Amino acid sequence: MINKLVDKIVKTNAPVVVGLDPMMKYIPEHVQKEAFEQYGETLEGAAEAIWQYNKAIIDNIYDIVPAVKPQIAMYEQFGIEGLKVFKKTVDYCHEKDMVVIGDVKRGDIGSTSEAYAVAHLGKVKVGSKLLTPFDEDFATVNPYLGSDGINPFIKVCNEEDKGIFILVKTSNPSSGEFQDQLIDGKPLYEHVGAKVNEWGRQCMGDTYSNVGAVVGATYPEMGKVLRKVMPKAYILVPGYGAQGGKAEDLTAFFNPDGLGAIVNSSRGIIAAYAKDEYAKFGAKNFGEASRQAALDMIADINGALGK
Ligand SMILES: O=C(O)c1cc(=O)[nH]c(=O)n1[C@@H]1O[C@H](COP(=O)(O)O)[C@@H](O)[C@H]1O
Repeated sequence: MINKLVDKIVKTNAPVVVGLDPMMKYIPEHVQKEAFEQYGETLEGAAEAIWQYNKAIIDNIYDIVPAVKPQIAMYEQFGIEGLKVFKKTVDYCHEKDMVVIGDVKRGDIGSTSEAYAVAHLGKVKVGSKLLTPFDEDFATVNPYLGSDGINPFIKVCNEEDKGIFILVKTSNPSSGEFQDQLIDGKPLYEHVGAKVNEWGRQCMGDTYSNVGAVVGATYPEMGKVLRKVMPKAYILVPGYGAQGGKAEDLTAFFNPDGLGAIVNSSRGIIAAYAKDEYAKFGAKNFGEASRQAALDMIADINGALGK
């Protein structure tokens, strides 16, 4: 799947992923109102609002952006109805030929990780049949449990041509509490990066591995080191925009081939209409505002990369 992702990034000339994190407070009033008129102020109503919001955004970006990253928590908070819309979103993005990174941050003991891997990337056995549950192309994975938690994902990735992004150095302010702890003179995130490099060899695409890494845009110095520690890993870089990451900080995450990283923005794109910069679109045209914000982000990053 990394081959498809790289191919789409090259074709669109956009090392960018749009995070589909549909928080209710960002869904325009008129979308919420229509959904509630139909389904009431219920979990179904919330799910319908999320669906209409996502669909308009996807329709406006699918031809300029290679990938989306739906964050499952934003759906899960609405229970089963939310999860149904998560799946509907994954399927709709596939119809539009977008790569889908399921931001599910899973990882557990081996047998449990196997079930997570099957749920999000693989097929589940039901009687004599093999059925496809969520069907994302990539999933984000937490490495805290070590190889036992990762190996089942690698197995499914190899069977199904899928991929994972392993948390290495996260973008949040307290990520250093554990991740920066020195072990044998090196921070923990470097040890994890070295393991990502090792795990990645078991799951190679043509140039890059199907085992990628997550490194926050908010820590560019660490990104520079990690880029060298795991040269074949694609780096998913969240933290641009709303969390303060700037385009000029992002060059450290790319390889000399101009590839190797894909930068995420969620709120910065999906809630663009609420920003002064894009206010001229108005809440009714939130999808068009998202398209413009995505175009601006692509130009900003390509500008910093000298492309
Ligand atoms: O795995 C992630 O995507 C992730 C890792 C990380 O270190 N930091 C981080 O912000 N994320 C996710 O990236 C998205 C960032 O959203 P915005 O800050 O709105 O662009 C959210 O879905 C986070 O859950």
